[in-house]
Amino acid sequence: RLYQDLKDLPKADWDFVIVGAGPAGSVLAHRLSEVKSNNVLLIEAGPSNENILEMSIPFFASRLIAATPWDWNYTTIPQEGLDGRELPFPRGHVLGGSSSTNFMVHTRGSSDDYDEFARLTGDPGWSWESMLPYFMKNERWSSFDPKPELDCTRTHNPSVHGTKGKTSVSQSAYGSEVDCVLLSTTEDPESEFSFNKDFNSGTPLGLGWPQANVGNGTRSSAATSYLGKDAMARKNLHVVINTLATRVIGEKERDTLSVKQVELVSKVTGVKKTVKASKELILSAGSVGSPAILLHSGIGGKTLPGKKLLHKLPDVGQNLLDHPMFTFLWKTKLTDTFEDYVQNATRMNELIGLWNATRSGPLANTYPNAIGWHRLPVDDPIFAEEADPSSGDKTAHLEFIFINGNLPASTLPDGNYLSIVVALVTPSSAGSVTLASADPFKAPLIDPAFLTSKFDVHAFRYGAKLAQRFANLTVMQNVLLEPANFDPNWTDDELDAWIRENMISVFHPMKTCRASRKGSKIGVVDPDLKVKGVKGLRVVDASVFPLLISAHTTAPVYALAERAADLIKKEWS
Ligand SMILES: Cc1cc2nc3c(=O)[nH]c(=O)nc-3n(C[C@H](O)[C@H](O)[C@H](O)COP(=O)(O)OP(=O)(O)OC[C@H]3O[C@@H](n4cnc5c(N)ncnc54)[C@H](O)[C@@H]3O)c2cc1C
Repeated sequence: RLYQDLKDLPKADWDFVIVGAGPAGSVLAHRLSEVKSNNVLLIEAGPSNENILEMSIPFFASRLIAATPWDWNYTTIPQEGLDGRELPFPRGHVLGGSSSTNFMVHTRGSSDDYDEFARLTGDPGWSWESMLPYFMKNERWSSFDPKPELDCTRTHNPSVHGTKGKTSVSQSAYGSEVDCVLLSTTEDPESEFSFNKDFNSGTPLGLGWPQANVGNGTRSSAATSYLGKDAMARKNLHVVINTLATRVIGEKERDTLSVKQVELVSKVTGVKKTVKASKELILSAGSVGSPAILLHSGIGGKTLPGKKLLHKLPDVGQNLLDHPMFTFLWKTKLTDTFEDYVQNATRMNELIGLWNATRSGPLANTYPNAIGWHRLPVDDPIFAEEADPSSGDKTAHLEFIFINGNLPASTLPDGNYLSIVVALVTPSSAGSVTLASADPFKAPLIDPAFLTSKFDVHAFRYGAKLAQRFANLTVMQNVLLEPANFDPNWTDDELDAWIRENMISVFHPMKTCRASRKGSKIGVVDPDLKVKGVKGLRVVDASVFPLLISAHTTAPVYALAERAADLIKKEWS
């Protein structure tokens, strides 16, 4: 059942209370309520995802993040590495969390990422081999029906994909001329990307076809899948929206803090209530929300003046890692780019009509046309000065997203464009989430500390040059005109300065409640995701990853939550 307001909740006592209805919280609510005797309450600060066209049409994802009611509308603190710039730091504030507002790119990272997760926590259950079944459990692979004349044989490896899960995964159904051009670069001996049939097989390096959380031409989010009609019809699952969890309430029993309650405030009526979880309270409020709730509860390193520290865990909110990115644009001779409809209102209305009628056409696609994953060479001079931050040889340092148009939609003259987004997926600059005020309605201080390490500056410069070498390949030169937002003749210093001025976040924060080995003094949660030294409280979301996964982070969170649900079910069976 869905409640619009906290005052309508029928009772205050539940077996499991989950805070945050993003990918993690929605998986837990779905799986824990599969057991009929479990009474489950899921709490979400944001509104419903229903009847929002932009949340259903994949191509409109970029309309969801700037100053909307479906986003927390955070900004970072001034970034030292970016000449003091403050950056938007969107996080979904709606049923489904950021999976209702994100760009739907479906990637898992490398097998080394998960083997490193297992090593850092001493729990082989987080290894790639153990996690692959959970990635597959999450997925419902959907077929596609591309325009035959434009299809240069989309590929994937069916043996690593699930077909019975909740989240739809598909490859773009609508082909563009540039697709085949991009893929054919892998046949050029000069290319630094070899062809990768399926970069979600644990070995992502190379260039291949993107996969997306899209089914039947429509966004598949945690709200449309795990909180779909089947789950919402269950008598033992209750979901309350428009409700902020302000703090967990615990009692000290010798060295252990026992947590059973959470304080809630309605964002509609201001009604305040405390609800009880007799089995477990689980925070799934994301990499900003979960550490903020812990800090407001007096669980962390230090408190704000006048506030009591209930339980010392200095790592709460620390170690924030996020992927930075920038976009290089070229003018292109191709004519079927986004600009065909973004710059033409009549054509756009036709395409909205087509999507409404048949869930097809270019609006049924997300943005990437191809994705490449690349490692810096082993003899790169940076490794003489800085340790390699990646989890192993299979892990990419850089991601290249090739897009058939001007994604940032920055003010450029009319025309057709190709974007190459360069993302650093193994940054070594780490920051924090801390409290600005004791008022839980005030935004926390978010500091990703972008580009504050030598490695990050170097790797980005390397990525910028590699993107230009890619554009110089013969097949690319056949379709590209001149660069549109950068100068290939810049010196390294000029290039670095442009990157500082133009980079943004890819919105993939992790590690602010990192997991560590049982008994370890560092970290926030044990390998089973229980908060260290606290009874009755787990954190299950992007914040618990002990490293930043070298990929877009939704699929990793879904898989993590699927395993966490099994751990919790087993403990209470
Ligand atoms: C704009 C954008 C684009 C992205 N693009 C991609 C992409 O293309 N592919 C990809 O794989 N990943 C992408 N991501 C990242 C991905 O969406 C996240 O990694 C993932 O959603 C994290 O899941 P989560 O459950 O940890 O947290 P979230 O999805 O952030 O969910 C947390 C939920 O908790 C709620 N909450 C927070 N605090 C409270 C509180 N105090 N009380 C009650 N509720 C609370 C929030 O409102 C939210 O609904 C993108 C993210 C954004 C923001």
